[in-house]
Amino acid sequence: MKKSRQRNRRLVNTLTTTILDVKNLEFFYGEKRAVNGISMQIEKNSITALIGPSGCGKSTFLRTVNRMNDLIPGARAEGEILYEDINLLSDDINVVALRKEIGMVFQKPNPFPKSIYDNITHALKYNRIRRKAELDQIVEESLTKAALWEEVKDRLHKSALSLSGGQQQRLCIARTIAMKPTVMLLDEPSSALDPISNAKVEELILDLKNDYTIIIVTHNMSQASRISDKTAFFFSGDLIEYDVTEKIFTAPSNQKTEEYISGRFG
Ligand SMILES: Nc1ncnc2c1ncn2[C@@H]1O[C@H](COP(=O)(O)OP(=O)(O)OP(=O)(O)O)[C@@H](O)[C@H]1O
Repeated sequence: MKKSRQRNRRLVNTLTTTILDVKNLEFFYGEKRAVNGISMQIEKNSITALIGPSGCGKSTFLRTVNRMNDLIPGARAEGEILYEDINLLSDDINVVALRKEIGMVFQKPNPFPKSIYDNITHALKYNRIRRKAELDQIVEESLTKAALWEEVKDRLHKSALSLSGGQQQRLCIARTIAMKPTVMLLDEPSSALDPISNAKVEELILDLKNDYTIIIVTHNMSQASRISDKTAFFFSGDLIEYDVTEKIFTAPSNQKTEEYISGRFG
């Protein structure tokens, strides 16, 4: 009896948990439908790569998850994105709270023209965290998790704009981490970086998986295959194939996927 309970516990621990359950998601810019009824489940503490040719709806999908598209006039989403049984597309969602929980990092590093320290603490102060000791601790923790602390600890009050592109992008990741998100949405986070900075950001993303769920849009096939657990191939607003990354890159089920990953279009 005791043994079977132990075995069960081990089984439960190895099973994955869905953190985001996307059901029949459609997204429209006015009359134009950019996402055509996508359903997929995102697993907790995993890295999911979204791949596909330009204009296929990857960024639209990503930005719908934390409602970044809300600001676009005439844009609307249909379907459901369930996060702990709450539909993130509901009208009554507090989008500010949502974006704290589901943070986003963009293609081009976009630090505020402020000090490194202030970049991290800016949003925290809005969230009523004002005690210096607490702010100091969060700054150190976030920069450490973003693998930047050692490089900047002696210049925290210097402008963030004095950092290299790769450092700026890790600062933007640290800024997101400081909000204690559960999910991080990364939209081509290393495509604007030189190869060394790119490698550092990739290494960081792999590390972050222990604490966060990551969804990353990438045009870089080798990056997707190196870092992601699952890969979703989008084409013309459709989700063509979604599977374990190794399967997508070695034995895809769909011919379009095969043609895309082997570079025959896109
Ligand atoms: N603000 C917008 N207004 C109108 N149409 C848009 C807007 N943003 C995107 N689109 C359209 O929606 C479709 C999907 O675009 P999206 O940016 O999601 O594609 P993507 O796969 O991320 O492309 P890329 O890889 O080039 O970034 C495209 O046809 C695009 O032109």
